Amino acid sequence: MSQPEAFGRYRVIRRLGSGSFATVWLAQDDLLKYPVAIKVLAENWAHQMDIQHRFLEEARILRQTDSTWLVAVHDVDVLADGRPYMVMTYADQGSVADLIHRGQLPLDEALRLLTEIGQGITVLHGHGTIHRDIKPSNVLLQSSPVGQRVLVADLGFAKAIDEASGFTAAAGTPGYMSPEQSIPGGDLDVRSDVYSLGAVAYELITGRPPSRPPVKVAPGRIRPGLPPALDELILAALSVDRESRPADAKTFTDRVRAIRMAPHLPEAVPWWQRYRMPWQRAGALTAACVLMAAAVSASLGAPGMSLTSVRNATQEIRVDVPSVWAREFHTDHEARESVAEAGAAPGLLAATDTDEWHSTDVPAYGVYATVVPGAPGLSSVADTQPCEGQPEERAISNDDWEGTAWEWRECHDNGAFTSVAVHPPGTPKTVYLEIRQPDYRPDVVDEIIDRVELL
Ligand SMILES: Nc1ncnc2c1ncn2[C@@H]1O[C@H](COP(=O)(O)OP(=O)(O)OP(=O)(O)O)[C@@H](O)[C@H]1O
Repeated sequence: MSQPEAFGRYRVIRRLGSGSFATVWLAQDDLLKYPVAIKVLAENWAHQMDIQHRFLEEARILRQTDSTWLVAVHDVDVLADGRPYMVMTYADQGSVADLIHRGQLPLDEALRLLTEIGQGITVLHGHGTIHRDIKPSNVLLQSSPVGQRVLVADLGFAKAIDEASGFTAAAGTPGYMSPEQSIPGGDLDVRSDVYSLGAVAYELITGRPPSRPPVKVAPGRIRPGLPPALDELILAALSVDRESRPADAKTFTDRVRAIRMAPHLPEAVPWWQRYRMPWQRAGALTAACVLMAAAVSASLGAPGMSLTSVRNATQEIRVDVPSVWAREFHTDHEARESVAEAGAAPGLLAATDTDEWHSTDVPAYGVYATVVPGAPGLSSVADTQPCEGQPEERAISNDDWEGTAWEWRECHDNGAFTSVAVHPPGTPKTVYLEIRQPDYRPDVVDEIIDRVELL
């Protein structure tokens, strides 16, 4: 196929590859000075209405879900010859399939990728869509100035959950698709994707896809020393009987996350690095316009643990957050209800998962900071009830701050939660902080408090 010069305002650079229905090109948006990937429906399919409909449906789902974990579609258009095309985020680091072919992944890295893929599929399920073709080559990788992120792609077979319960044509990729997907007319639900997640998990961990169902060889037999819970989870996801699989992508992903966070993960990296996000999301980059975020070299809690300094102009506060947790930023995150009632303005949040920050049922690690004007009683500012049980109360007193910390060493099995209310001696301004960490480390809490600055 000859290389076109441009699609609309996008100047074509080179062909990235072709699939069964489309060719994907790398192009440059000269206006925004940014590379994009452009997927153009193949000529022989362009006039088939059902294929054209499916192509546009893929673009619509990706546009509507607009998720960090899924390839984003920025635009669609139609060429003069009737071929539709979609303009997507360019994934410049190949696919998870390429990564697997390069050699065995460290277990923690495999579980990180799996968690992120699971989060992408969870978004799709929340949107009412079944992917139906999850496999390593459909999970792309994009670099950012600070690392790499997963983008679930290729929704060419995706189907609305409502429609999938009726007659469904056989579709998917052998080795990754669930047994029910290979039966024409089989009715599908989100558990078909759970099967494929199990197959991707198997390959990420062992380097090879599972056998045809029923899968009998546990990943731990190929890669000895895996946590038994991981073997159990993957074999459960690959069950022929879908009743035995985790109920949906979220259930599967939560279990992967719990395994990854368990204290004795083989080949474990230090506790604070286990949550290392080797990239920061696009959101973090956007937020950089509003926040001054800079890496600070410091040995906090553990040698080599670096900090990211975040500053919120409106809140007039600066906080240093372990870089491993400073994955997403918000400058105006609503305070917890009881804290807002005490007069706290929306605050600064830098965490692994900002959406789930207020839910202590979900693991999220990072720091929340806000300011309460005046000098209200400290216990009325702090949230002293986010977790079950009585917190340990301890006084904070140093040259810059005095106040109290309320600490739960284990909050709903999701790590430690610390609620802090402090003020600079003699100043009628209270700083309220929440610090969530995977393990209880009072030294890390103290360092974070020490480094807070009112600007
Ligand atoms: N957003 C993107 N950024 C970079 N490369 C991409 C992007 N989307 C697709 N590609 C690459 O383009 C090629 C074709 O992708 P496409 O989705 O059309 O088909 P496929 O997944 O390879 O095959 P099939 O659709 O038959 O399963 C693949 O090599 C894919 O990795």
